[in-house]
Amino acid sequence: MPVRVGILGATGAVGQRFIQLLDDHPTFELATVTASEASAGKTYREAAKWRVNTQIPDDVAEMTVGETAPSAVPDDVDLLFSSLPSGVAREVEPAFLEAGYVVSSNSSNDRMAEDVPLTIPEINPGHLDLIEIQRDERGWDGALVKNPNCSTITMVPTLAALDEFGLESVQVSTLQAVSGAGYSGVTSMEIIDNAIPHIGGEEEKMETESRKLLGEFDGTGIDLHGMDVAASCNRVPTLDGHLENVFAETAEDASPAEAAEAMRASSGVDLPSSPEQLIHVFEDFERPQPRMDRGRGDGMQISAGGLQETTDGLKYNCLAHNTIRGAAGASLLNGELLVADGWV
Ligand SMILES: NC(=O)C1=CN([C@@H]2O[C@H](COP(=O)(O)OP(=O)(O)OC[C@H]3O[C@@H](n4cnc5c(N)ncnc54)[C@H](OP(=O)(O)O)[C@@H]3O)[C@@H](O)[C@H]2O)C=CC1
Ligand SMILES: N[C@@H](CC(=O)OP(=O)(O)O)C(=O)O
Repeated sequence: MPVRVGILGATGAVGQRFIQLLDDHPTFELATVTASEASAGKTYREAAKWRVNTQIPDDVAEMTVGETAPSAVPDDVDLLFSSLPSGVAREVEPAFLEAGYVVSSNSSNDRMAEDVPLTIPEINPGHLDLIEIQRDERGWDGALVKNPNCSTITMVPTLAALDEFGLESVQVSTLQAVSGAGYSGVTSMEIIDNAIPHIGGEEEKMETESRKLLGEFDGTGIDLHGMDVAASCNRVPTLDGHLENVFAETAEDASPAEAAEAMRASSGVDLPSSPEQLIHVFEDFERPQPRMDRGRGDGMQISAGGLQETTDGLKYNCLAHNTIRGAAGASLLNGELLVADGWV
C-alpha cells in the first residue's frame, strides 16, 4: 500500500522540488498540496510559477491547491512534508501536529528545540527516538522531524567520517548558490560579477546544527558534540550547489589518505532516496565543482576533494545540491526513515 503524503508550501521553490522528487516515488503517493490563501482554490498549474527543469506531472498540475490548515488535508494522508517560510511554519506546524499528523519539515524553525529530532538518516537515525519525548512533553499524537540547513548538511557527513579521529575544531567557509536564497532572494544586479560575504543567520545555523547532528542521544535528550565550529558564509553566482572549504582538527592525526578512506567508507542506507555511497571523494584537486558534481547520486550524494594536511590538521572541499540533498531530498529521506522505523 502506498503511503499518502501531502506538501505544505507546495508552490514554492522547495515545494516544486518535492513534487519533482515524489513523481514515481516507490512508496509515496502525493495526495494533497497546500500554499497561501492567494493560491488556495486554484489548480496547481495556475498557482505555481513552475521553475524546475522537468514538466509538472499531469496529475499534480490539475490538483486543487488547499489552504495550509489541518481541515483542508484529507484524513487518509499519513505524512506531510513542510516547505513553508520559517515564520509561517512556526505558527502553523503545531496545528498539524496537534491534529495527529507526522510532519517532515525543511523549515528552519525548531531545528534546535531539545525535543525535535534534527536528522540525516545516514548519520543520526537514532535521534528519531526523541519523538517519544516530544509527544510526552507536547501532548500531541503527531511528530515533528526536521532536516538541517543546506550548508550544514553539505559538511556534516564529511565531519561524521572524520570523527573517527576525534573532531576537536572545524572552520568552514562557504560559496553558496543563489537558489538557496529562493527565486527572488538576490537580484541579478546584486549577484552577477559579485560575491556577498554575508547570509543572515547561516553561520549560526552551521555552528549549532552540526553539533546537534553529531551529538549523542542518551535516552533523555541530545548531548551536543563538543567540537568548536566557526563558519563564514558567502553567496556566489552559481545556480545550485553549495561548495565549502573546511579546515578540521582532530585529536588523533589523520593523513589525507586516511581521511579519504574514512569518507569513502560512509555508505548510504537502505531507503529509496539514499545514495549507495554517501560521499564521493575526488583525487583531482579541481573537483568537486558545483556545475559538474551537484547532480551526483540524483542530487543526494555529497562530494569531497582537495584533502591536504595543514599545520594543525586537514583541509578539504565539499559540495552538495542545496535544494535536493540540502532541502526537499533531505525531508523526503527523513520521511522514508519515519516510515521504515514505524513512526508513520
Ligand atoms: N530555496 C532553497 O534552496 C531552500 C529553502 N529552504 C527553506 O525552505 C522553506 C521554503 O523555501 P522556498 O521554497 O524557497 O520558499 P518560497 O517562498 O519559494 O515558497 C514558500 C511556500 O510557502 C507558501 N506560503 C507562503 N506564505 C504562506 C502562508 N502565510 N500560509 C501558507 N503558505 C504560505 C507559498 O505559497 P504561495 O505560492 O501561495 O505564496 C509557497 O508555497 C523556507 O523555510 C526556506 O528557508 C531551505 C533550504 C534551501
Ligand atoms: N539559507 C540557505 C537556504 C535556507 O533557506 O536555509 P534554511 O533551511 O536554514 O532556512 C541559503 O541561503 O543557501
